[in-house]
Order: sequence, then structure tokens, then C-alpha cells
Amino acid sequence: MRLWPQAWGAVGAAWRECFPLQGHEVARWFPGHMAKGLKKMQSSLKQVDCVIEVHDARIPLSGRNPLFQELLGLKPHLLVLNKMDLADLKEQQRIAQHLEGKGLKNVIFTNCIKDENIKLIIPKVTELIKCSYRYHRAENLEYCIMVVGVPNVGKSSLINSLRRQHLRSGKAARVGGEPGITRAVTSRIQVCERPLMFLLDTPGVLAPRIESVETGLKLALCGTVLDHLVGEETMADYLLYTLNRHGLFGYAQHYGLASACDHIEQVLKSVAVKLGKTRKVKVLTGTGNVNVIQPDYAMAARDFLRTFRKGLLGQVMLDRDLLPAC
Ligand SMILES: Nc1nc2c(ncn2[C@@H]2O[C@H](COP(=O)(O)OP(=O)(O)OP(=O)(O)O)[C@@H](O)[C@H]2O)c(=O)[nH]1
Repeated sequence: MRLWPQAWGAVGAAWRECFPLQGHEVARWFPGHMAKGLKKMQSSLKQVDCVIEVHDARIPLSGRNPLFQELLGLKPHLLVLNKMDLADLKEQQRIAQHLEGKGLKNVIFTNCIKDENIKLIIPKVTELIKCSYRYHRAENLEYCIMVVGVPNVGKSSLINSLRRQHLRSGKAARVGGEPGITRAVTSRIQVCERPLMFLLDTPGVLAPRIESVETGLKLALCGTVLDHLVGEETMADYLLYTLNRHGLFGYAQHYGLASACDHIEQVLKSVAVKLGKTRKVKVLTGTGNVNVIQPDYAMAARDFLRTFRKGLLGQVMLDRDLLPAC
């Protein structure tokens, strides 16, 4: 018998007020290629004029790697909040103000799939570099930019999108739906002719210690940590908790539930039935082992997460609670 202690007491009218985080571990995922990548980023910094940090627009206030600031902080910095198509940006102004209060004045929201706002990037980067040159050294004829960020936020997609927009060229950087596609700092990739601009793609690097369990869960929902390290069913439950708190009940219709519900087992059961994903398990009864058909909860959790990540369950702002009250 499967137990879902997180959801106990949640069936019925009220949504859970908080997600019990005790008992969950923040996944520590800092494999060798990340440590190596970070060192290489530092050593490549001499040739870099500006750092573009890409992060997920659904978590604009959490989950960034503080090491980027520490190690690469001397260069002009642009924060690109990508995947804006998946984010609820009703509070975009407040988010920008909050970030500005934290010293992040240069922020652009983008969608690299549809090339939205991509054309704002090169002029902004050029302006930032020119401002820094005034104080440091003579103007250069070509610029080199380093693209950094946690895994799977769209760094390589950004490079490809810039090339489409400015060079009308095809793909130069490998893109993938899983974290950890780019494994090493790449050689320079041209993205613009005028001004002549090159980018260095880098492997996604998570903070060696993620600030809290909840931040870890948000990063995991956004696909920056391999799912099995956190547990797909825990993530599915956190997703359900989030969708309900945000009033995003589209999952009920999507999976044919009679109504929205805060009980993950019930939701996953409906998902499994809808997908036809059931499996036989042996159950010991008084008369011996009996085959019982059970929903495949793991497959259902995987589908629930995948559907959310495609944006089919609505746009979400996972950091809503971190914004200061108006
Ligand atoms: N919906 C949406 N998906 C995007 C966007 N940008 C990138 N993606 C998708 O996000 C996934 C990761 O993109 P990548 O460009 O490989 O991300 P990365 O940061 O280079 O990943 P690592 O190599 O793991 O560091 C891919 O499936 C992309 O298609 C966007 O603006 N919106």
C-alpha cells in the first residue's frame, strides 16, 4: 500500500497552506563537469567583456548560483530571464523593481523558442561594455561574451536564437530538454556581425549547496536538476500544491478529474487511467498471491511534470511568495 503523507488531510475544500519540507533532502548535484566548467569559466574570463547570466523566468528571485557573482562579478552583467512563455509575468514590474533593489539593474525577459526580445540583448550588452570601457580600457573591435547559468535554462538556445536573429544562421550550440547537455566551455561562437560579437557557451552550474529545500523543489520543477535525484512523485506533489495555491486548476480538465483536488494519489490515479498506464502487482492475501491492477504512479508523475513543463497547465510564478507585499 502506497502512502502519501504529504497530502494527508488535504482532501476536501481547503488547499494546503504549506508543503511539508521535512524529510526531503535538497538534491546536491554538483558533478565533476560543473566544478571543471566553473574553473574554466574563471580562466577564460580574461577574454570576456560581459557576462550574460540566463535564468528561468518562473523563478526570477531564487535558485541563481551565487558563485557566478563571486567568481565572475567584475565584468558587466546582464540577467536574461528566459522561458517567459512559461512564466506568469503579471507582476513583471514588481519583479524587476525587486531585482533592481538587489543590484540587478539590467534584466531582459526572453523566449528563445519564439525569439521574443532577443533583439534587445546585443544593444544592451554593447551599451554595458562601452560604459565599462570608459573606466577601464580602450574600445575593442570585437566583443566576447560568456553565457552562464544553472542547467537547462536555455543558454544554448539563447546562442542559437541570437544567431538566427543577427546572422540568419542555423544552430551552433546543442540544445536538450534534460539538464547537463553542455558539458564544457565551448570555443567562441559568432552571434553578430555588427558589432562583431562572439559568445562562449558554458555548462550549467548549480550552487554546490542549494539555499533551501523549497528552492531545490522549484529548481527541480523547472528541470534544472535530474528528476530522479529529487523523486518524480515528490515533485508531482509539490507541483500539485503549487498549482492549487495559484488557482491553476487546468490540470483537472486536462486529466479528466471531476474537480481540482489536493490529494496527489487521487490526481496521479486519474492521470494514469487517462493515459492507460496501469500495471499488475502481486498482493499477498489470505488465499495467497493475487494479481491486482494498479495505476502506474511513476509514469503518471512523469507525465504530470512533462505536461506542466510544456506550459499546458498554465503559466506560473513559482517565486510569487518571495515578492514583498505591495
Ligand atoms: N518554453 C521554452 N523552452 C525553452 C526556451 N528556451 C529554451 N527552451 C528549452 O529548454 C531546454 C533547455 O535548453 P538548452 O538551451 O539546452 O539549455 P542550457 O541552459 O544550455 O542547458 P545545459 O546544457 O543543461 O546547461 C530545451 O528543451 C529548450 O528547447 C524558452 O524560451 N521557452
